[in-house]
Amino acid sequence: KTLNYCVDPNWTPYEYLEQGQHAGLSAFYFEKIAKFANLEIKLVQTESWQATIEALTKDECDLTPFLNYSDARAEYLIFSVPYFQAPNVIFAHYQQKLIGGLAQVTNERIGVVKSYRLESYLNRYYPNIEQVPVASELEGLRKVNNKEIDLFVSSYYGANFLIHQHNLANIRIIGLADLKDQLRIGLRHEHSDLMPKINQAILKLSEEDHRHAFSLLEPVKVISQTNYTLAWQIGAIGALLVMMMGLRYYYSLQQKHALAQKNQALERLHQALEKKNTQLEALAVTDHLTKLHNRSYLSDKIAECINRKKRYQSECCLIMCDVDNFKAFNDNFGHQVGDEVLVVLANTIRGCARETDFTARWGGEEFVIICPETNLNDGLSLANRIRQQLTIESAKLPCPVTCSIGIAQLGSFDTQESWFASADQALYLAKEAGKDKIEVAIN
Ligand SMILES: Nc1nc2c(ncn2[C@@H]2O[C@H](COP(=O)(O)OP(=O)(O)OP(=O)(O)O)[C@@H](O)[C@H]2O)c(=O)[nH]1
Repeated sequence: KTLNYCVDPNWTPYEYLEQGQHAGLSAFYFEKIAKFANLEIKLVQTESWQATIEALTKDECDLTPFLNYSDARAEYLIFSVPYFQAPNVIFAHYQQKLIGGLAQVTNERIGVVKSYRLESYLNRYYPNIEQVPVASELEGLRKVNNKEIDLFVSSYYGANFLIHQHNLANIRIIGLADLKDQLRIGLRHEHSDLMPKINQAILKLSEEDHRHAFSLLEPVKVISQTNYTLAWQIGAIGALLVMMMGLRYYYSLQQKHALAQKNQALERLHQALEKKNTQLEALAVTDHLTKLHNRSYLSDKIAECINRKKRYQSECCLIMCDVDNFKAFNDNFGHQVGDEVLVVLANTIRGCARETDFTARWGGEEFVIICPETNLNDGLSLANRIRQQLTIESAKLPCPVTCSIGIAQLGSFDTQESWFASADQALYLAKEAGKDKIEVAIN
C-alpha cells in the first residue's frame, strides 16, 4: 500500500518544499528509511505545518517523517525512534542580555511557530510568557532581528542556518531552552504494523549518513561571483566598438587627407586656369607679331576718350602711322624681313609713346596711338619723335624705313568713325604729299 506523507513546507533547512518536491534534511533521511523499510510513499503537499497537522488528524496523510513527540500528537500518531537530535535555544537581538533559560523570561514577548510542539509546551509550563505566533522560523527570526519581538525559541541548527542564509546580523543566542528536538517519524495508528520495519530501517542509518545529514545544515555561502562570460561579452563588444570607432576615425582621416590633396590639386588647377585665362585674355587683345595691343583692345579705350571729352572736355589725340612702300619691301626682301620692319616700327612707337598712351597695331602695316590728355602740339611732337627714331632703328634693316603719319584731335562732336576718318584723311594727305610726312586733320 502506498503511504501518503505530509511535511512542513517552510522549515528550512530541516524540511521544506522546493518546486513541489520534498527537500532538506528530512528528505535525505526519509528517502533512505523508506528504501530500507521497502515503503511505497507519496508526498501530499500542504501550505503550512498547521495544515500538515490537520491533514494527519483528518487522515489525509498517513505519516510525517520529521517531528517531535507530544502527548497531543500521540493521540493519532505512533512514533518511531528518534533519528536526529538538536538543542533548542533562545534567540534575541544582540543588545539583549544573556539569560539562563526560559525560566528567566519575564516581560519579554516570545515568538513561537504555530502548531509547533513549543506552543503547547510554553502554554503548559510557562503560561505567563507572552507568546507571539509566527508562520515559520524565518518569520520569527526576522521579527527578532527587527526588534518586533524580544525573543524567539527554536531549533539550534535550523535557526543558525537561516541566520546565516538571510544575513540576520542583529541576532545572537542568549540562552538554552529546556526542550531538545528529538525528531522522528510519526505514523497514524492504523499503520502501526509498519513501525517495526521503520525502526529497523532507522537503525540501519550509518555514521556516514548522519555526517552527510549535518553537512546539509551548513549555511550556503552566497559567494558573489563575477559573471566572467558577461564581462567577456561586454568587453568584447566594447573592444569591437572601440575598434570600429578607431577604423572609422582612421578612414575619415584618410578621406580627409585625400580630400585635402584633391583640394590642393584643384587649387593648383584653378590657379593654372586663372593664369591661362589671363594669358588668353591678354592674347585676345595682343598682336602676336609686334606684341602691341590689337584693334579690339583699342575700341574700349577710344570709347573712354570720347566719353571723357564729352564730360570733361579733355583733349585727346589720335595718331595713325603707316609704313611707306611696305609692299615693295615685302616684294624685295621677303615677308620675313617685312615682319621685322613691322616689329621695328612697333618697338619705336612703344618706346616713344607715354605710358598713359594706348598703342595698337590697327591692321597690316598700320599702327594707331591714342594719346589721352594730349593736345595737338604734343601729339605732333610725338609723331616727329616716332619718325626720327624710326630712321635710327631701321638702320639695322636691309633698307631704310619711313612712315607717314596722320594726326586728328578729338572734336566735341566726334564719333569713333568720324575721328578715325579724320586721322585717316590726314594720313592719306601725308602719303599724297610724298610720304615720310606728318599731316594734321583740320576740324
Ligand atoms: N610682311 C608682312 N606684310 C604684310 C603684313 N600685313 C600686310 N602686309 C603687306 O603690306 C602690304 C601693304 O601694301 P599697300 O597697302 O599697297 O601699301 P604700301 O605698299 O606700303 O604703299 P603705301 O602705303 O602707299 O606706301 C601688302 O603687300 C600686304 O600684303 C604682315 O603682317 N607682314
